Amino acid sequence: MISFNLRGQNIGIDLGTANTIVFIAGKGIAFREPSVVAKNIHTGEVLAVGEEAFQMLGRTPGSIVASRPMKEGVIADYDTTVAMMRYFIQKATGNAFVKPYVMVCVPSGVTEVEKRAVLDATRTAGAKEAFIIEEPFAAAVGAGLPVHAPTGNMVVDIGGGTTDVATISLGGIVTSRSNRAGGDRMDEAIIQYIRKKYSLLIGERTAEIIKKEIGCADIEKAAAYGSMDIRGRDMVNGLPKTIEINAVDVAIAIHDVVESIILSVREVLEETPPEISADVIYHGIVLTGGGALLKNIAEVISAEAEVPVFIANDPLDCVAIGTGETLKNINVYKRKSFRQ
Ligand SMILES: Nc1ncnc2c1ncn2[C@@H]1O[C@H](COP(=O)(O)OP(=O)(O)OP(=O)(O)O)[C@@H](O)[C@H]1O
Repeated sequence: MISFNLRGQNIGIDLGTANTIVFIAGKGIAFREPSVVAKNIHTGEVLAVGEEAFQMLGRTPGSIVASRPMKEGVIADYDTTVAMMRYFIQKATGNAFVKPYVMVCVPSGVTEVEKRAVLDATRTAGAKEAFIIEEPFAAAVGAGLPVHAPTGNMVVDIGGGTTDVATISLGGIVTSRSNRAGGDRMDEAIIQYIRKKYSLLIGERTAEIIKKEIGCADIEKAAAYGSMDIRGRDMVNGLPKTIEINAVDVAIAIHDVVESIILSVREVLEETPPEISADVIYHGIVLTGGGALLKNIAEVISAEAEVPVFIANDPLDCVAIGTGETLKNINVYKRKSFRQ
């Protein structure tokens, strides 16, 4: 069985708050699906996982609940996470009886208890053995940074649940911060802002669409991104209503979250040994994760940190690609430090 695993049934899972990406060794990214599970609230039966469950978010009848079992990068609902991982592992192996070795990413700041929960959930979901890699390290590998070289690299991975900031050198993380300010906090901020300013209730999915379409990290530059029509429920009369929202409003709404991300970058830079800081000033910071696609985020971080900032190619895939690269050395991890 082990030799079978070594020939290609090693799986890397970027278990994200918003999306899960599954990487199969030797094949590459196999699929990506939203990290959502729909359950019958009376029986606990899992009705749908991934894309199918995502379509149900905010639209379920009383007997069904569609929810995200991961919050802020860690497991918020253990049993539902196990159900979700079982679905992903079986989809990857194509067979409920094959037990693969699984490498899973966690944010850099998680506690031992949170790590243990991820490992236990992965084994319970069908892994022969589970290993953990820290997200910013995987992101840096996936972004193509020379993580094993004796030179400082800095990566800022802005995900749904967390923003992970780290400097890396000689194959290890030197300084890091995991901030629970990411894309989800921006969505929540947009919901609150629109509720207060326009007395309109909108759902999480609408908020995310607004952020992706006209969200901008810089209030001064936001006017260039125009406006869009959004639909929600009028809080005054309870009826459906359409309003136009402009990009300046959205930039104001998410401003505090952007500031919090910048603060984490500054804190990590302040703690970084001078030789590595010098490398970062020279090579710049690389942004990964879906939040790297927020308009003007690279410019804003660059202006505040006084360091060049670049967006990785395929920022949404970096963590999964980096995890996949790590799978090539899974035999080393089986013997060494990443095994928990
Ligand atoms: N064009 C865009 N502009 C702004 N945000 C975006 C864009 N595209 C995706 N996002 C946001 O990126 C986040 C998802 O990124 P990613 O898939 O890297 O996170 P994750 O791995 O699920 O989360 P985490 O790493 O925190 O567990 C979501 O909040 C999503 O709304």
